[in-house]
Amino acid sequence: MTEIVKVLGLQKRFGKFKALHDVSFTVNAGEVVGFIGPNGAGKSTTIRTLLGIINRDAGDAKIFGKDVWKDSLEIHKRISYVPGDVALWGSLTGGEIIDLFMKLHGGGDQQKRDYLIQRFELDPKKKSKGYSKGNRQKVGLIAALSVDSDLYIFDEPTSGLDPLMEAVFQDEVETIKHAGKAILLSSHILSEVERLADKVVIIRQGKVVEVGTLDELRHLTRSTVTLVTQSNVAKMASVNGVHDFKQSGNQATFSADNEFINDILSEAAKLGVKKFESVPPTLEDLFMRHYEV
Ligand SMILES: Nc1ncnc2c1ncn2[C@@H]1O[C@H](COP(=O)(O)OP(=O)(O)OP(=O)(O)O)[C@@H](O)[C@H]1O
Repeated sequence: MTEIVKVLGLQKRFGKFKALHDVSFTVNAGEVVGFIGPNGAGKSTTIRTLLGIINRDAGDAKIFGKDVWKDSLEIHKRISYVPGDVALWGSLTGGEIIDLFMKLHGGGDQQKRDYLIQRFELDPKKKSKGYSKGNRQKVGLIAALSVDSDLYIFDEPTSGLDPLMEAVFQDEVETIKHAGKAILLSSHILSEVERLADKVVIIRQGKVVEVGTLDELRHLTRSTVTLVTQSNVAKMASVNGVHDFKQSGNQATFSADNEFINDILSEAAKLGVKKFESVPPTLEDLFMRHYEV
């Protein structure tokens, strides 16, 4: 596995305020890493550090094995970045801006550009000052996806896009992922992260609190079980690993610890199972686990 981004113990202070306490994660080639956390958690500060816009106070941050601060010019030749609020030159058309971005990056694929303009349904002839927020995002996304980068950094890339266009973005991310590119995706749209991310990094108050695949993270949280049995289901309430037990007739719903699922199943079997449905936690459930007060 080729390590594209490696961040270790990143720290950043703005005056007296410490925005990053301890941020560590990696992004490998062919991998989408979802970077999630509430407002002010430090996502953009981490990304701006990776882009060499601000320098860290401590820790290590490398892209392609090079230092993000010292070697930023070299690194930039091989990365695409789309912020959550793409700023454009108002007097240029969307098409001209896409071409300019592509030239600045050293070329790009004209066919891909035209294809993406069509897929994102952008009118490239309109002056960008007339574009809505969503259309400005499309310009940034089309430019970023039309050039051949090894790392794509997206910071809230779909803010302002409608669900259809969000789906187009997600398809395109899957395409570049399968082409072996590395993708760091910061997003508040957890369903988007859930669909795309191989690995999730959860940040809170400048510290990474969880890193892992969705399956690994799911394992930490209880599943929701609906059970219908032939005999009285009430006995299930006292089985190890069963929580929040609710009964209605012979149907029970409860949350179940994953490590006890075997015991739960065998106890349920003794009562004659008519229905057993287990729903794993969504990314939103996992996320809320860290933020519920
Ligand atoms: N230049 C700066 N000067 C002072 N404080 C800053 C600066 N940039 C960021 N911060 C602070 O650092 C913290 C982290 O901000 P950051 O923008 O990284 O959060 P975020 O996770 O991207 O949040 P959001 O989801 O709202 O974009 C915030 O408390 C923010 O106010």
